Amino acid sequence: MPMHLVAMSHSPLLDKVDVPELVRAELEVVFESLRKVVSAFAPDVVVLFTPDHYNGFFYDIMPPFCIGTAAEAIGDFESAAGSLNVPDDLAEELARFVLSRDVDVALSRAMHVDHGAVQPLEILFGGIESIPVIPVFVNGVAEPFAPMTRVGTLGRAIGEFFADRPERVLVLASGGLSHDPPVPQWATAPSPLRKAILDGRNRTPAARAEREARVFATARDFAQGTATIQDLNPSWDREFMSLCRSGRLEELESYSSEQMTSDAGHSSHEVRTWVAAFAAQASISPYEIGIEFYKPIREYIAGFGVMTATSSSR
Ligand SMILES: O=C(O)CCC(=O)/C=C/C=C(\O)C(=O)O
Ligand SMILES: [Fe+2]
Repeated sequence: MPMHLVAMSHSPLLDKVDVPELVRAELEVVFESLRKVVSAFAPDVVVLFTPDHYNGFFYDIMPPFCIGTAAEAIGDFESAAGSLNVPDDLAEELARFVLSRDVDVALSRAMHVDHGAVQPLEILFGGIESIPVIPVFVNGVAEPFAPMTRVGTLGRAIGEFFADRPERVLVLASGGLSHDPPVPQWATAPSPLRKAILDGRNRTPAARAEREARVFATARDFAQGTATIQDLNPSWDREFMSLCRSGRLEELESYSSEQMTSDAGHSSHEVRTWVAAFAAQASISPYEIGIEFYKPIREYIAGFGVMTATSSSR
C-alpha cells in the first residue's frame, strides 16, 4: 500500500558531455535529494515505467505497453548491462491483474531494456542489481501511440493492484520532457535504418557505436545552435509539470499525440511514463509533491525535469 513516486528525465548524454559547472552541480544536488527520499522510503519493489529506443522493442511487434517478468539491460551508452532483479511471480500477478482491468498489456519473459530504464536505477540505487524492479514498458518513441487515456488507465490499474498489498512500492517514471533527439522515425528513416528499427535486435558494437556517435554529434550541434532537430519547449514542460503537480490528470490524458509531437518533439512521448506513474499514485490516494526541478539543458537535448510525490494522507 505505501507508494512513493519519482519521475525523472533521462539523457544518454548525462555525465558524458560538458555542461556548465553550475548545471552539473544543481543536478547533483537534485539527485542526492532523490537518493535521500528514496532511501527514507525504503521501497520493497520498484515499478519502473520506461520507454525504449529500439533496443528491446521493434516494429516487428510494437506493443503500447508491456510488463516484464525478467529483463536484461543491453548496456547502451555505457549504462550498466546485465540482469535486472525482477520478482517474476509478482510481475506476472501484476500483468494478470492489469489484463483483468481491461488493459491489453503485453507480457515479456525476456525483456531487453536500455539506458532509459537503467539510468534512473543507477542514479537512485547505484546500479541494477540491488533493488527488485518490475519493468513496465510504455512506448514513447515509436508511432503510432496509444491514446493518453489508456496510459492513465494502465497506471491506475497498476496502482489498484498494489492498493491492498503490503509492499512498499516506488513508482519510477523515466523520460521526457520536451526533446527531439535523433531517434529514428519510421516515416523518415532510410531503408537500412528502417531495417534496424524493424528487427534490429542484438546490434553489433560497430552499429551501436555509429548510432551513439550520431546522438553525440547532434547534441554538440544543438548546444551550438546549429542542429536541425526541434527545439526544447520549456513552457510546454512547465505546463505539463504543473498539471502533474495539481493532479489534473484528466487534462494530461486529453493530450493528443499529434499535438505533443508538434509542440514538444518526437521524444516528448516519453512523458507517458510520468502520466502512468502519476495515475498509479493518484489511484492509491491524493498526493503531495516533494522535490521538483526543471531546467532546459541543450547539451543533454533535454527539458530535464524531476518530481517526487507521495500520499498526502500519510
Ligand atoms: O539511434 C538510436 O536508435 C539510438 C538513439 C538513442 O538511443 C537516443 C536516445 C535519446 C534519449 O534517450 C533521450 O534523449 O531521451
Ligand atoms: Fe529517451
